[in-house]
Amino acid sequence: MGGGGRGRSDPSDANQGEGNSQSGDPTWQPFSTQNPAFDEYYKEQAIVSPEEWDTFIEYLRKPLPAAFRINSSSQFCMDIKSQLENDFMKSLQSEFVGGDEAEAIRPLPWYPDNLAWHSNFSRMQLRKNQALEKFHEFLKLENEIGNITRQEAVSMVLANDLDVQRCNLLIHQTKRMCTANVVVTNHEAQHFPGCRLNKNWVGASEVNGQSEASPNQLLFDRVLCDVPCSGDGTLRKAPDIWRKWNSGMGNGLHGLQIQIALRGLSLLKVGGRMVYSTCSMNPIENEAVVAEILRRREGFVELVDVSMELPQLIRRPGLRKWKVRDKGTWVTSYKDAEKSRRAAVIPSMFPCGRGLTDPADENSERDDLAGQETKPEDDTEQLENDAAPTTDLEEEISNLPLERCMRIVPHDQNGGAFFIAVLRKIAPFPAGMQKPMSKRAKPSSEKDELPKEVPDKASEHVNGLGDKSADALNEKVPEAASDHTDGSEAAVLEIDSSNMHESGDGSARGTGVSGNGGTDQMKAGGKRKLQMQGKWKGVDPVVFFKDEAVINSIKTFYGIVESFPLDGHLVTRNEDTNHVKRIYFISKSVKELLELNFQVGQPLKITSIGLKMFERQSSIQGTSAPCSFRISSEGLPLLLPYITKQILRASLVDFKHLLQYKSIKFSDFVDSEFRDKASDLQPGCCVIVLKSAEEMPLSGLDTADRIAIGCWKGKASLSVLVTAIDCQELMERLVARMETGKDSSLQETETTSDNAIDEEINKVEKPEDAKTIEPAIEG
Ligand SMILES: C[S@@+](CC[C@H](N)C(=O)[O-])C[C@H]1O[C@@H](n2cnc3c(N)ncnc32)[C@H](O)[C@@H]1O
Repeated sequence: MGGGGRGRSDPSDANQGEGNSQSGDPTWQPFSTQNPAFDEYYKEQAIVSPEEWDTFIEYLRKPLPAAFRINSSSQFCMDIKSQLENDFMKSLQSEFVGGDEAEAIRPLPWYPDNLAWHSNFSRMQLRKNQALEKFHEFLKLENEIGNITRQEAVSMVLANDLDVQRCNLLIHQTKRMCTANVVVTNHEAQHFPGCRLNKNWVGASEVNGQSEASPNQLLFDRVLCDVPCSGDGTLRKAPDIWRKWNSGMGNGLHGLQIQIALRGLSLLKVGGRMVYSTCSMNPIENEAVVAEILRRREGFVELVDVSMELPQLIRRPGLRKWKVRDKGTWVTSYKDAEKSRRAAVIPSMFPCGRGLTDPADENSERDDLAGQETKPEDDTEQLENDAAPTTDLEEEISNLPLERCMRIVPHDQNGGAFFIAVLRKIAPFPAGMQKPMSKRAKPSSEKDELPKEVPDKASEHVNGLGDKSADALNEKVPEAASDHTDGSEAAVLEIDSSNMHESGDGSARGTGVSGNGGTDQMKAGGKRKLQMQGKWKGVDPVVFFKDEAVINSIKTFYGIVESFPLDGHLVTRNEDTNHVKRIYFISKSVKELLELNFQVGQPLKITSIGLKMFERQSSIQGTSAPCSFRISSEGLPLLLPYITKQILRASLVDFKHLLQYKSIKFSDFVDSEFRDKASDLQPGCCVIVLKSAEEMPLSGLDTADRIAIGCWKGKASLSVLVTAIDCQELMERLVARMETGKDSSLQETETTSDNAIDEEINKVEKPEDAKTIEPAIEG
């Protein structure tokens, strides 16, 4: 139904891709969802059987249904699941004419605990069909709050990213998890720093006489290489790829994909697993890459058979034979490639990975490819046998167990296409294999593999590559940062406001220059800025926050119990402790990583670390409070069980009024005991917890009981320190719990005087800007 009227929604209505609708523009032309080169390529590669071809193409042309995942760390996880199971599943069914699909929405069978959902409505249908409005509003709000993540069903995974904006997105997503155990970095994955300590180094903990071993190398238990790819598995949500697609896109990325995968394996612990994944269907970006890394790391790495895992996820085995398309012709073997094309078509693209006759040449080609020392190949004899060029086009078949890879195509479960291989490191790599490729050496993907005729148009749409160089991306950071210097909570740019340039008064940006400076002064400011930024352009270095006076004032003010490890776990971006605006809490393992990073000269470009826990109260009135740091909304869930002062329980009616009106005079609270306790709090930040059925001690709060908000205690009133949207969400959840009778105490505490107090409260002046979390603090 794409059109906007009320009516039942049939997925087959929207047979043009997502984004493929008119939206009132008379000049608009639908995207073509055809590309003869695409058809020819994939028919020949036989990624689906000939009988399946029509279904495959039919699904590729349909818009992608919306899928989303419930954030298991959300305090409302169970409420949301129950709303989906008991409310939306039924109400949406009456709006749905399903074609092949029986259900309007359903939990993904392969994902645990009904936490991931598939809807049979495309994003366009959700936007346009009024009957779906309630569900659409629900998805939008819960996504914004962070209770759900709208995501393609096949991509529920995390990684480092070269693109700063993608890093921002990662930070936004991970922030919702409220964990102190996350670091986001911004590196070319193929050059990701190893952070290896000199063998003779004596760890800090040993110097301190502690027995704990410090890590002396950055190695991971699990690595995910979700690599840049041609992205033709996302055709359903990005139909413009139909027009841009050509076989050179995959060929051009093959070399970089190998480099990234090899680097990932170097950073993996022995026994650890690495997932190599793409959202492309192309064997050159998939099986050919996996085959090459197995050849290069033979004896050190194995391909894991995961065919028994997630049995409800419909998938098909990886291919063992495929062909290479170059300049409009099929090449079945490297030796058949035209001589002039041997820079663009390389041996690793073919199933057997064989080069020409001379093993020395072969090895030098491979060295170039990944810039790493290679294991000597043991196929000399075979290579010599292959010396004579063949005239007939013999098919190459890989002898590697590539059927252990998994390929998902769109009609498997009405989703996108994806490729996954799981690799296990079985032995440590010799020293030569550990090094990342030298940055000075021209990457092989530029030097060797990128076919010259790959049109600009093609590289534009390479998933995650585009035409952005690292420097170009880095240049954008300060610009984005300046958008969010006001402390607002616009989440997507969190990285920019909080992690870049914690340089106190902002003058380093040249924004606060006054007096006799003019242009020269600004230039000088600019210079100073570069010096202050440390080695990574646009990102201030992370430093441990060790100011004992400040830490003690925080501990004392909030009565934080000693068992909560603040000491040594706090970091900032500003060495000048007087101007620190935000203090982040880091977990033990992140702390170890950071210590290692310092030991090895800070090679990591860290764009986000840990959990924002404290923020300097910036308003003038705020500085008169005994503690100049408030607890951030993100940090509150973690800290809550450890706070013993400045914390009060409010009845439902008072809690609701706070959410509703944002600022309440003490005299207007319904509960007289709460009124007295609130006015007795010290001025400054405080925490208000909703009273629950069982009056547990605050230190015993569990996740389900953590309905708490940060507030500001002023002279005569309490004001919330929560965004308007979070207030709205909390209100709605509380109302829903009351309606379903899930929490009986909520109904009991509701008083008959509610209407009366509402009238009273309406007289209270409401804060002007409900969007900001800076409170309307009175003096
Ligand atoms: C398929 S996407 C990964 C998406 C990721 N799993 C997520 O959920 O955000 C590939 C990503 O690789 C990034 N990229 C491109 N070239 C890179 C490189 N050389 N090193 C690291 N990341 C790179 C792109 O910016 C893009 O976000």
